[in-house]
Amino acid sequence: MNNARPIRRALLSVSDKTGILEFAQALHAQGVELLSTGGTARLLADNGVPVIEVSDYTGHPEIMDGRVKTLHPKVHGGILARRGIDEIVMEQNNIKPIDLVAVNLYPFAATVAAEGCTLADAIENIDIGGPTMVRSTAKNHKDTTIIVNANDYGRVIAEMQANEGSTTLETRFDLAIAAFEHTAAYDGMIANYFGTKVPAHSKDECHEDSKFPRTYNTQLVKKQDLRYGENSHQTAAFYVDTNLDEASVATAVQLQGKALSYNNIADTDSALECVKEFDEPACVIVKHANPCGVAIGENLLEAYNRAFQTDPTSAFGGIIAFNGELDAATASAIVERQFVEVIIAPKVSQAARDVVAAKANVRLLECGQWTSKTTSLDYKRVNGGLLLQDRDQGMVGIDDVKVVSKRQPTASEMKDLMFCWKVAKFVKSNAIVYAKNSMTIGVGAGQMSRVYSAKVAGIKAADEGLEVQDSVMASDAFFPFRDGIDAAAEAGISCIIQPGGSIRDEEIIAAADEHGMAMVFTGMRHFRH
Ligand SMILES: NC(=O)c1ncn([C@@H]2O[C@H](COP(=O)(O)O)[C@@H](O)[C@H]2O)c1NC=O
Repeated sequence: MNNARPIRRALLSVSDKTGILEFAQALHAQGVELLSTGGTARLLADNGVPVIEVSDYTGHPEIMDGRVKTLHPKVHGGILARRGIDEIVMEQNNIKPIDLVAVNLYPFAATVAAEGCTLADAIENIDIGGPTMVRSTAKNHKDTTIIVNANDYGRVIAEMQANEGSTTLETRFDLAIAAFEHTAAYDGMIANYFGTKVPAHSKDECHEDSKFPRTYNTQLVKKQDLRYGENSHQTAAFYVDTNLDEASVATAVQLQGKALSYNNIADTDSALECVKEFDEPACVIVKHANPCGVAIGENLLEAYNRAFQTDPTSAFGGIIAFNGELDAATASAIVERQFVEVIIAPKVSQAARDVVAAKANVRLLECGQWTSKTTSLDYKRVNGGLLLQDRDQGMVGIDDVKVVSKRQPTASEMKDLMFCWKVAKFVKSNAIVYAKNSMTIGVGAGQMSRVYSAKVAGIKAADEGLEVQDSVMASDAFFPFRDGIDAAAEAGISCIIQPGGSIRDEEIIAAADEHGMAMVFTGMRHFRH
């Protein structure tokens, strides 16, 4: 192995001391000389591991409360020296080669996330010497080994044990990539923090100016390469935010089936986020990012059977999401009845897995139970830019809505209105949804005028033989004209839920009253583009 590099001297300097003692002991057992900064050195020495303090090695004390500890030519020369080229310079400057560096940085993220963090606290938690060593070592990975993650201690020790105390170039290169990713994320966090602030000149503080920083720095990690993008002539990959652990398509585990495609992932996200809105057993079937059938049932099987009934034509090749454990009966109903691309549920029983296994291509995903809603931002790509906004986590409850019509909705109509409203939130604008008995009757999505979305919902219901009479209707935004209300009445709609807020609201309420309809205002719009 001519690319193997023996580890004879290591520098350990870590804020998070998890596993460092065991790592140091293992290095020592392999005859490695250890250098270390104040706190880390103390921990090792207290536990009987021979260690040289960096300040003793450099002949320079740590100064300015640790602001300067390792920023010294004897440290960086020892790391950056090109083996086989810089030996004379090293000798002239009394520099010893440092072959391995293990560093983790001051906890900037945890510091700024803590209640009451001041600008001064944040500044003191910007690590300078650590990232400098990380970058030096990663740059010189041809000869040196960098570790920024305690999970890699064991791997390096194992490799040294197997290779007479050396690491391989493959490992050093891989660790160097991890190191540059780590410093990029760290500096990104710092830039985001400062990029949202303006200084207060009167005191050592600053104020939040905007939650959106001057530059938006984020790190997404590649989860998988995809066979192609939205279309087969586009290449694609799936990147995920590893800081979020909320159950999502990003965290889901694929239990079986063909590899997920770009469109599968996008549609699964739509289906899963929609089904999360419901507390009772629910099923959402999505085609091309729109729900084509949503229903609640006594159990998931009933929910699926009813959701399928909305639009069996569109459900063919759909993506199906559940909000409870997928059982064998529901899984059988799906695979026996229809071609399905993806099934996702928080949990999948073994019996359900066995059922789906008969259809080897079906992608079966388990995402875990969600507890809270994510606070992550929502992105939308445009050519040359990115739109950022808060995720639409708004949802009104029965107590938040206002009945504006003369007629009050009955209790069961109100239940349907709330159900229908939740579905409308996940239908592309202009969104019109018809529903009855907690089941969608017709979905009109993505039309350029609201009245046409209503027409589409009616056509779909008629084509699938569903009775619109006495259904409720949800509209994701207000009605600009009364024609939408008149058309709904004509179709047999008994109640409407919509945000309200049009300059013609009075006219629209009067139209509802004329038709004897109940109308409810939510005061909240749910455009989805
Ligand atoms: N200033 C320096 O020269 C310096 N060198 C290393 N550090 C950091 O000091 C920490 C370890 O300190 P200690 O071993 O004293 O607990 C590590 O997070 C390391 O990244 C430094 N601290 C901050 O920049």
